[in-house]
Amino acid sequence: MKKVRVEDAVGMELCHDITRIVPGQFKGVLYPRGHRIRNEDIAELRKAGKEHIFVWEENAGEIHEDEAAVRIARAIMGPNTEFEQPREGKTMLKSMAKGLLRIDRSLLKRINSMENITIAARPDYFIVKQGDKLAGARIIPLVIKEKSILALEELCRTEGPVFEVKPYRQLKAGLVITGNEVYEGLIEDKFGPLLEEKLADYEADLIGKAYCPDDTGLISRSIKELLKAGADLIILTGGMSVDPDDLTPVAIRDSGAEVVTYGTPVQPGNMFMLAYLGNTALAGVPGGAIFSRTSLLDIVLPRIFSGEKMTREDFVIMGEGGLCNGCASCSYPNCYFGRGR
Ligand SMILES: Nc1nc2c(c(=O)[nH]1)N[C@H]1C(S)=C(S)[C@@H](COP(=O)(O)OP(=O)(O)OC[C@H]3O[C@@H](n4cnc5c(N)ncnc54)[C@H](O)[C@@H]3O)O[C@H]1N2
Ligand code: MOO
Repeated sequence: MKKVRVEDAVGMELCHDITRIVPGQFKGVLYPRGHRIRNEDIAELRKAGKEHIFVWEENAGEIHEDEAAVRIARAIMGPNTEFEQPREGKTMLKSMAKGLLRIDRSLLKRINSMENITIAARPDYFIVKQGDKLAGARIIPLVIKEKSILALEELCRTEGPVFEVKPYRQLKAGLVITGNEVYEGLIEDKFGPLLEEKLADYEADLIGKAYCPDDTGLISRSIKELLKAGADLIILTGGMSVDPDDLTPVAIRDSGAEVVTYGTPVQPGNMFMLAYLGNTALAGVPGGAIFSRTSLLDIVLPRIFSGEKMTREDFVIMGEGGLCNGCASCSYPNCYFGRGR
């Protein structure tokens, strides 16, 4: 690498993208890598704070930031991810599907511990759409020893990838809305429409919706019917807390399902129950979910639809970040809710 004053650099080629930042207005490439400097560029470069530029000189065993960023992206990317060509030395990994981002967090930590290599990512379990950013990879200097990149590539070959998007599967879902007050028409059902809207977002196949009074036998019968119809997911609402008429957890247990958790360190969602009967997930959703736009259900549904089998540990670690802030304008998943680890 040779350092040359900008005034003396006319006719020479830039060996990296030059960035201009105007606060509140612009951040991007002023001149791209490969641009041949003209007389009229000198003033612009000076305005961007550049007194000198680097002119590329090949050094054995070193590689350029753009090439390094591409090689890092190739090494860390897994199923349903792609990357964009580098800009300003950075490659951006993007999602090719709607689904759940999964990260090998210990591998990411090991890579970020390597000198001069950085990967900034969205958090594990982040809900993404096709085209969403997942992670930006870049080296810190303009060049890096190729052996560092070779070490990273070897690590990912044996233990990678770091990033994967698990697309939502099309599941058969059934609803069991419990509560005498709803069954007898004393109040209008608010759970059914809310859940139908949420399930539509996952393109679920809604195979049945039953209304049940507070009667364990009738709730159990509805569960059996939905199982017989091939439900992958059964959502039961209401009757999840401490009143004598709260019978939904009993009916879920009576079905023979294995309970993963009853009670979670998440609010709203404290009285939530998750159980599995074979591969069918049974979710008991407490009344709080009809009041709050976002609740534990919005953390659990993406995991179920992406094929994750949840464990008690998954819920136990949700306590930190488990208290929804109840913002007037909800920006979930762009917040801390559900990020416990
Ligand atoms: N003393 C305690 N009180 C409460 C506890 C507790 O642990 N100790 N837990 C609280 C939590 S957390 C929740 S959430 C709520 C509700 O739990 P449930 O699932 O048992 O809800 P219900 O009692 O069945 O109903 C509560 C409320 O919501 C209305 N509701 C229910 N389903 C529907 C529906 N489909 N459409 C419209 N409205 C519905 C119901 O009529 C009640 O007004 O308990 C806390 N309290
Ligand atoms: O189970 Mo409740 O949903 O925490 O409000």
